Amino acid sequence: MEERQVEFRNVSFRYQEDMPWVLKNVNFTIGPDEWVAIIGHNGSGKSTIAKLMNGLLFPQEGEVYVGGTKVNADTVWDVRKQVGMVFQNPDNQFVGTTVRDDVAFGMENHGMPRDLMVNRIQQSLKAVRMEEFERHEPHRLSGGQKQRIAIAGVLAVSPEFIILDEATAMLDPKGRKEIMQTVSDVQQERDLSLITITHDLQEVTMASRVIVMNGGEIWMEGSPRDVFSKKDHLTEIGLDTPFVSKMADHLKKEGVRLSREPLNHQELLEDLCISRSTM
Ligand SMILES: Nc1ncnc2c1ncn2[C@@H]1O[C@H](COP(=O)(O)OP(=O)(O)OP(=O)(O)O)[C@@H](O)[C@H]1O
Repeated sequence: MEERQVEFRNVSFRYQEDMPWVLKNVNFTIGPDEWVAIIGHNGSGKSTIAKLMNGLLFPQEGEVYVGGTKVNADTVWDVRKQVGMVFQNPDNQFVGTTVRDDVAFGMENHGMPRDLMVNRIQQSLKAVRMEEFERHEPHRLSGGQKQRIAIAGVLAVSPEFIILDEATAMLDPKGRKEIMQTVSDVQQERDLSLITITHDLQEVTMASRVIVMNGGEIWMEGSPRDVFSKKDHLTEIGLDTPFVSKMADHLKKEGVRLSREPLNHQELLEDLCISRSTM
């Protein structure tokens, strides 16, 4: 098995024996350097997948492997070193009185030596462009800055996989954009695999692959372009498509020829220019 991957093998999960299954026979693999977005309606099982990935939960059926190691009670601490998680509400993720303490918290939990920690704190804060905030009090920061600190704390442990579970949901559009740009830069610089759980369709277009969940099962899977071009399949389960994708549909109905499913305004504009120049 590939060392640097997360694999779900026939995974089924329910929170209690007398409750319905929340995940049903889920299979997927996330490889090195991939950016996978998991989307789906409320309650479709996305956060449960995230929690199974870093051993906050264990499956009743099937297996979860992280970096070739089966996730169970014996391996969970090792697994958590490899899989960092950032949640929706940054305020719930702060424990220290300074930014520095917060970034150090995960490393302390994993028993890292102190001299290594000092370096890592600085490197991680630099990666999220917050180095000048090291001595600040976390509760005085903006929502976007707090999320960056949470990401720095995860980076400091040097994971191979980072899961962002609706990590931008509480931010304004500018804050979202900044966080996603930071995450995208960090992913490329550090060769990480990224898993983003989101309802933000613009965020989804940044991923290399999308997994669509429906009722605890994988409904469809593919590149953002593939997934968003199958609009009927998405609307069947009540999911929306990005604005630019809808716009493209209207234009096609008006007879405008487009060469591909556009993922952003730039791509749509390029196609429109080509189509105009060939008229
Ligand atoms: N701790 C829990 N105990 C019992 N049931 C739970 C628990 N957490 C989640 N569930 C149930 O499991 C199902 C899947 O929840 P999950 O949080 O994985 O969905 P989600 O796709 O992340 O939803 P959302 O988009 O609303 O965050 C839901 O029906 C939810 O009610």
